[in-house]
Amino acid sequence: MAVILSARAVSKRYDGRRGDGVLALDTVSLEVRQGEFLCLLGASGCGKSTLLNMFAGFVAPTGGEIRLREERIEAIEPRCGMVFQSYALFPWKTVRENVGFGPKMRGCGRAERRDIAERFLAMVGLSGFAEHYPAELSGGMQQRVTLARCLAADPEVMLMDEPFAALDAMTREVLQGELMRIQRQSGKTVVFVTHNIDEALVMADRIVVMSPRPGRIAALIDNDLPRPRDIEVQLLPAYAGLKRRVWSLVAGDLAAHAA
Ligand SMILES: Nc1ncnc2c1ncn2[C@@H]1O[C@H](COP(=O)(O)OP(=O)(O)OP(=O)(O)O)[C@@H](O)[C@H]1O
Repeated sequence: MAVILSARAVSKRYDGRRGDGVLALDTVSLEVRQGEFLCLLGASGCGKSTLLNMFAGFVAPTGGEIRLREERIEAIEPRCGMVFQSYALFPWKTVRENVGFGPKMRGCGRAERRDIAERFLAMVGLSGFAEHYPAELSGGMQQRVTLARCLAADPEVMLMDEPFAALDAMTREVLQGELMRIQRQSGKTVVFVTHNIDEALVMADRIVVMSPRPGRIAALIDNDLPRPRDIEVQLLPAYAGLKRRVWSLVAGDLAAHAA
């Protein structure tokens, strides 16, 4: 499978205000394959968000480089769309206007924006809510709008930073299923940050387990669990085996973080 995005020996040092800098990432190399669902998993502080923000061009590495195909990313990269945990919708715009924002920036006219918004709102199960404002929707619905807005902007890669972390467990499971279906249908490449092992096991094609201080890749795991990954898959012995393996990789870091 072709490589779409790569981190080549990237490091990131944040300078502390008291001269106590943090090495958030230490010479991390990673290749993201076109069309895959890749999860970055690890305890708090291991540099998952930093790496994701580098892929988006929000954060510049202090060493190494990030490439989208063969092009070096040196500024905010519109071909990499970001979905955050907080819904980050424009509160003064309707759902339709929020979803149509990317197409508007691309120069699409009103009728085309309307069509695009309708298509992606249908995809996330929100047909009929186009005239609502974000504040009139539940958290889960707002995150669906965010997903539709990201898809409507038609990025080559969707970068997702714990997008479901603020949702209740049931809504979270429903949206995980929706995202998997949409990703399969659209063929989009997804890089998804989580510290939830089950979320990574259910969603990912490959899991990058990261370790903190300094942030490094501890393991890169192929997730061969069968699809569709419905609730049944979590009852398989293979699921328990993989979960145990991933848990053993992150358990020490979690204990250190809790201490
Ligand atoms: N803007 C910043 N300035 C200074 N230090 C930072 C900054 N952003 C992150 N860090 C530090 O870099 C390290 C990695 O942070 P990062 O947010 O990338 O980790 P993470 O794995 O995404 O954590 P979490 O799961 O808690 O979000 C942490 O020690 C953090 O305190």
